[in-house]
Amino acid sequence: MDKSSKIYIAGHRGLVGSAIVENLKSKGYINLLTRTHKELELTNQKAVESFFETEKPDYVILAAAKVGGIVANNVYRADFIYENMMIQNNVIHQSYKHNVKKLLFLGSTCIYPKNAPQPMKEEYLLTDTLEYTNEPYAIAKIAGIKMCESYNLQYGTNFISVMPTNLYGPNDNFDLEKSHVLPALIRKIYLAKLLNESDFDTVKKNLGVDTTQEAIDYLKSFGVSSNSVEIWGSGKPKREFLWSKDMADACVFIMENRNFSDTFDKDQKEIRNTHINIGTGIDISIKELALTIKEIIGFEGKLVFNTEKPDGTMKKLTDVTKLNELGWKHTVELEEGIKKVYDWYVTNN
Ligand SMILES: NC(=O)C1=CN([C@@H]2O[C@H](COP(=O)(O)OP(=O)(O)OC[C@H]3O[C@@H](n4cnc5c(N)ncnc54)[C@H](OP(=O)(O)O)[C@@H]3O)[C@@H](O)[C@H]2O)C=CC1
Ligand SMILES: C[C@H]1O[C@H](OP(=O)(O)OP(=O)(O)OC[C@H]2O[C@@H](n3cnc4c(=O)[nH]c(N)nc43)[C@H](O)[C@@H]2O)[C@@H](O)[C@@H](O)C1=O
Repeated sequence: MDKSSKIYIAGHRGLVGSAIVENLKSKGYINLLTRTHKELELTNQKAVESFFETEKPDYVILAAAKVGGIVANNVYRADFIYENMMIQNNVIHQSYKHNVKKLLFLGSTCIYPKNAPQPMKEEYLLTDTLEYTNEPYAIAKIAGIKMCESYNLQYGTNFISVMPTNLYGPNDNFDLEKSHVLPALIRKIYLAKLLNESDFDTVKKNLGVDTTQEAIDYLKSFGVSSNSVEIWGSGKPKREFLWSKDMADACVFIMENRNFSDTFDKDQKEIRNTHINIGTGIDISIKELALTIKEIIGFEGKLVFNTEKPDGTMKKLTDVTKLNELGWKHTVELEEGIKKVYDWYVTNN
């Protein structure tokens, strides 16, 4: 990529997209193309076609998707499969039609089987049954990988897929129902601490409600009170977390250094599993995560585990050998990242 190449970052206001824009700017890329969801509905085939026809980007980073935590994935199953398939079909196909030089597709490590051997290597894709709670989302992401591979093989495009582990950082979604575990626990534990300190004005402002009773009732429905916080599931599942700015750096590194033709052996007859895992290779249980967040925030109440809520996959640790061998490694460890994102959250809410 030249510094003046026209690079379209789809989803530039999201957790990952915003970090990618910042990373590209810091490296001197000056011709970044962005559209908000309101300006360009990526599920709309005609709108996406007309955008590519007019703008003709040189490179595309596809960080727009319907994204959410375990409960959102499990409840809004149709939306997750439909919107993700439509977004990626439209963007990948128009990138082919308009001669985009390279595209980066962002998948997720939930593409791997529920009981995959650990750590999970790229070649474990499609070897067994998926985790039920996010099966529709995972199927959409698998279709995206296969779409990139198929266009590359049939049409000679240069579309690369990366499979990130669970991500966190500034501009994340902190919704108590729909978000991922790390932002949800930061917000729940922070609000419990404020309740404990009787700082009701900050609680009301955070929740956008008028009365203290409304705030208390609302938080109670999520198991948050002045002396306890509900954690979904048993606390036993393990997750691996990557700082969003490290994720962005890995994406730009791959855009700068990797082509589809580097991802398979020339003598290979059946070309598959060309995607690349992105993670730290380190995981932690949800209980340990909650205790770390509690310690950082300084909340002294109890953690209550609600086993009526799903655990999801018990373990999904990525094997990052491929990525490390390319010369990239994460830089921000979890505790440091939690402190940064907690500071960001308090400053911005
Ligand atoms: N967060 C995580 O832990 C993980 C994320 N990923 C993947 O990384 C990528 C980025 O995720 P993340 O940054 O967390 O997601 P976010 O939800 O933070 O951001 C998604 C972005 O996509 C845009 N968007 C969503 N739907 C549409 C649509 N129909 N048309 C146009 N724009 C749309 C949103 O635009 P707007 O802001 O304007 O509404 C938003 O900017 C996704 O592919 C996701 O699947 C993979 C593994 C883990
Ligand atoms: C990135 C990944 O994200 C999703 O998968 P997930 O890793 O299971 O997602 P999660 O972050 O929501 O939960 C992780 C664990 O944490 C537990 N947990 C405790 N307490 C809260 C809580 O308060 N909120 C949430 N969300 N989870 C909680 C929760 O019960 C689970 O055991 C995929 O659907 C898919 O989108 C995907 O690819």
